[in-house]
Amino acid sequence: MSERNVIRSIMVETPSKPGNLGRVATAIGSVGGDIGDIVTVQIGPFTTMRDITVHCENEEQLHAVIDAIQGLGGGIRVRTVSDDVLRAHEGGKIHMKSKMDIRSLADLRRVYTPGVANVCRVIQEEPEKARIYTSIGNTVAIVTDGTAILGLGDIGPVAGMPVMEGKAALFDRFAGISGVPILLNTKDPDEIVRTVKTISPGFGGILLEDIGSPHCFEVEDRLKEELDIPVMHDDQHGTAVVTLAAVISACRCAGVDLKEAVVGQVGLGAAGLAICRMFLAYGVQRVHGVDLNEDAKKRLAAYGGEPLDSLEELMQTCDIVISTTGVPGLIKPEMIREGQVILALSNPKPEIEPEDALKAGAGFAADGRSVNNVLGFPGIFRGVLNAGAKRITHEMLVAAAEAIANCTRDGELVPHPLNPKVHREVARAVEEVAGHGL
Ligand SMILES: NC(=O)c1ccc[n+]([C@@H]2O[C@H](COP(=O)([O-])OP(=O)(O)OC[C@H]3O[C@@H](n4cnc5c(N)ncnc54)[C@H](O)[C@@H]3O)[C@@H](O)[C@H]2O)c1
Ligand SMILES: O=C(O)C[C@H](O)C(=O)O
Ligand SMILES: [Mg+2]
Repeated sequence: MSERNVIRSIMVETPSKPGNLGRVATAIGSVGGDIGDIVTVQIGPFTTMRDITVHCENEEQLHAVIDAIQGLGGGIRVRTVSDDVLRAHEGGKIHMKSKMDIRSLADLRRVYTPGVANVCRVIQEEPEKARIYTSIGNTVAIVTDGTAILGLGDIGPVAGMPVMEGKAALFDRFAGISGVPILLNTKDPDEIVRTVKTISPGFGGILLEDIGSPHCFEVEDRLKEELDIPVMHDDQHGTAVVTLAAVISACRCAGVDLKEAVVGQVGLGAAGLAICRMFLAYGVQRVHGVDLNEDAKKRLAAYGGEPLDSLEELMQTCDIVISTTGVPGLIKPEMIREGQVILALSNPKPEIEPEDALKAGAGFAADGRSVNNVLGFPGIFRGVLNAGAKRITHEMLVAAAEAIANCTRDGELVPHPLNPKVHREVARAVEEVAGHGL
């Protein structure tokens, strides 16, 4: 099924007689609308109100759905149309909460003054006890400068906040970690590094998110060097881990030796270059790449990859093609070779829809909704925080990728992110490798 990014709640009033809901459903389906949840809001003696969630491919289809319902007549009416996703974001998605109940004066004295002063002294005397007596060891800063928010580009840190809150929600849900969004009003690498270092005492780790290339490379390298807590740029290494996992699964399924396969990367920015580096370090012999930017191609060459001149040449040459350009529809069906693995990972829209790639002959195809770094970053940080590790190493990332691949069912490329096992297994694998290094 093609992508349905327009999701709306349509409040429909019908006369309270059997058969009317069926007529509404048929009208929606007749113009291609896809029905999600149906909630009956009110049943009266004469009329019934239902909130129907409808998924559409575009705004035109949404208008056609509304017209089709209105056109039914016989007292059937559209009352309101609202944007469910926008509504779900009202007030934001996250909230800092106290773990302690404060009901009595004794509680107050324990949580706050004067009791808290002694805890401060304990930490002053033995700073490592902050790991025991504060939340620092379980808190990760989610830092962005807003320069590469998904594939939307440089839209600024405040417009990127819904993504950062989303990452915080995922940290909580999948790893029990408190993620705190930090929005930086600067794109200057020196200032980013200085600011992150200045706030770092309050955090057990730093997740860099949606920071554009090439400055993301310098920012991450310097922070890793200068801080003694784990730092990871999610769009680089979280993505590389999940991509490697998907490709391991595809190769297992097809009985192909990954190290002998020819890999092609379209877009050599934050995600793309890290994916190439991951494959090269994993032992893949031939890794090609294309980018509009010559410097990006030079960076690939410096890591041992082979830049090519055009997308067409890459599509002709490679068995496995991964794209992270942020350009929807860049890969045309006629470019696909029979049996190719196509991972079109740009969000919110891929370079080619997986079903179009499969129709055009791809052996395996997926987009950035399923092959997504949500499968990696929560468990990776859980693992390093559990181990008290100061760095995230290549060996830990490979262990995470293999753990994800081992949780994948036959015939699929990656596990479902709602499967709690995958986050547990990633954390376990990373903690084990981290433990060896301590
Ligand atoms: N699925 C996931 O988990 C995941 C993770 C990270 C990033 N992404 C997606 O990848 C995309 C890129 O993210 P990023 O952080 O690497 O951004 P980025 O800006 O660092 O990199 C994008 C690169 O693509 C290149 N590019 C643009 N148009 C091109 C074209 N027509 N042909 C070749 N190269 C082209 C740019 O020159 C740049 O080097 C975004 O859409 C993002 O949503 C997905
Ligand atoms: O946020 C996502 O869905 C994945 C990734 O971090 C991206 O930037 O696209
Ligand atoms: Mg991102």
